[in-house]
Amino acid sequence: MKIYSADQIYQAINTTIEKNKISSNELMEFAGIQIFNWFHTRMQGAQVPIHIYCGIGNNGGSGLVLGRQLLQHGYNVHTYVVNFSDKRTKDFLINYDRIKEFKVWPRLLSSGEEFPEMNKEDIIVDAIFGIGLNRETSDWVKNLIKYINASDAYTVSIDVPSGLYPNHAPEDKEAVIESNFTLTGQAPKLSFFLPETGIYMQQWEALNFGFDQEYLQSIETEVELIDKLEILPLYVPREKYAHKGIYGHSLIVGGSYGKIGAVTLASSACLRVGTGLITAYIPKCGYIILQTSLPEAMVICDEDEKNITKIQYDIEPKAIGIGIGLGTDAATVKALKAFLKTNKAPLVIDADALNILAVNKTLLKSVSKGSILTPHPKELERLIGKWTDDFDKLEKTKAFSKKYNVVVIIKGAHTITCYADKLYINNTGNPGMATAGSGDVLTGMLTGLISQGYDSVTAAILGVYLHGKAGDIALTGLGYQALIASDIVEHIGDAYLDLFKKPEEPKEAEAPKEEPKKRKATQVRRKR
Ligand SMILES: NC(=O)C1=CN([C@@H]2O[C@H](COP(=O)(O)OP(=O)(O)OC[C@H]3O[C@@H](n4cnc5c(N)ncnc54)[C@H](OP(=O)(O)O)[C@@H]3O)[C@@H](O)[C@H]2O)[C@H](O)CC1
Ligand SMILES: [K+]
Repeated sequence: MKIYSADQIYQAINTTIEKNKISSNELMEFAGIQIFNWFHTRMQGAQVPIHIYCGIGNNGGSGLVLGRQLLQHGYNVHTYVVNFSDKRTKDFLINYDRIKEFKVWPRLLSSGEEFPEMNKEDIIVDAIFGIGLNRETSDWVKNLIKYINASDAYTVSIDVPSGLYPNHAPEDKEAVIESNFTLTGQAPKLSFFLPETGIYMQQWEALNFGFDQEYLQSIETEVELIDKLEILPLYVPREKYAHKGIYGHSLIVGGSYGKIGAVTLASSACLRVGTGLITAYIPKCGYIILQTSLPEAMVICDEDEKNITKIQYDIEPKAIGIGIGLGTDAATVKALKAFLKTNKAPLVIDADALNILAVNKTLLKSVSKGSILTPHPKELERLIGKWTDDFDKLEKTKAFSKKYNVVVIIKGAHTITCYADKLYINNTGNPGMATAGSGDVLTGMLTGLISQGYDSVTAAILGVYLHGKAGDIALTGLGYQALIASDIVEHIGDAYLDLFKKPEEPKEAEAPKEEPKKRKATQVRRKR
């Protein structure tokens, strides 16, 4: 799914208006009706008080359309205009006049006003700011946002939780609406998936706001949300007359005394993801362990008992996973330096190999073409330096990826694969996977996918997806706390099989039973 920038959304709105010869208010009406339908399907006439907070722009305008539709269908609606600026957009004004036909005028809230009474059982609609927020809000608006959050009432945000910027983190972390459900226009926004901004929302759903589909499909977006639909075209099925040679020989280089398990996890994950052959390059102390725990893996040992001191082998690996459990012993650093100077095979560089690169940045130039780096945020900071916020982190990572021509996988709740100017946001995985060895498993899977012939960007997107999906399937019957890295390995096969499961038919929302009588404007009385 394409994730559009604010400018692209505005462009889509203008294109839709020009191309379909409609007014922006007709577009806003259409969007407002989609939002109304979402409520109506779920509320079916329930008289729960609904408090709609409308900004003075088009986010607010959409809120007023919703308010009028709800009033028309007999809902218990209170609308407020959050008067944070004396400007008014044209479409706001049109809908402000139209809702006044109901004699229930929106209450104007300005600084110093008493905030409306609300109960925790009420419903709040946040239509204060959408993607147009472009500067810090004044204190009284911040207080209103904090007041809304403190109400604990179920809060639905239109388009984005108010207080979130499209391209940087909020200055005041308290002054953002905590949204239970965000109804966003056409597609989710980048802020929904970043650690600093995704925390303000629980669920989101993209509604069709009527933007021109042809235009939306035609534009290249920098960011893409990756789910099963995007993965299916990337997966290459196996031919019938296959033999292990065509699925490549993977090499996993890592381990040190007491950390051999990392290599076992990576090697088994590499096999499970489908590599043809696998060799583990480890210090001598791991020989018996590996040969016993993973008979499918071949082993080459370093001459040293406890650490990797010289990386030398007589095989031709198609891909090499390096760094897991490696340690940063001086001899290991020396070995990695020498290895990088001569190696040509694509690498998956993880854990201590990343930390060694971070301390010896000149080595980055010798990283082979088509390599993937898999830092968690701390390791990333050692590589690219400090960032001001998650958006800046992505800018710096893109620059790093371009400078060294490497794929960078930023691990996190929504793992992001970055290559040059493209960002692929993963949508599988769960908090149970923040467990020892989960990264080792991913390294093994990425290595095994490159060995099978996937290019490094595809291997990264597919590997991250399968890793998360395996973790999601493993979760059933385990729960977050009990999930361990080996469970992820065991469910890699299920993640592949899940690719071909028919997605459950989305439950058709039942049409509301009795259509509450449409009341004429004059019938709705202003609440005493
Ligand atoms: N037909 C359509 O246009 C549709 C629009 N949709 C919804 O519209 C919003 C985007 O609307 P927009 O009016 O561009 O912006 P917002 O409503 O998000 O913000 C209101 C304006 O407020 C000003 N602003 C921004 N930050 C502040 C601040 N901190 N303090 C005061 N004022 C602020 C800014 O205008 P300026 O000229 O003052 O800069 C904003 O424009 C979108 O999110 C959708 O919800 C629908 O998609 C339907 C179709
Ligand atoms: K909003």
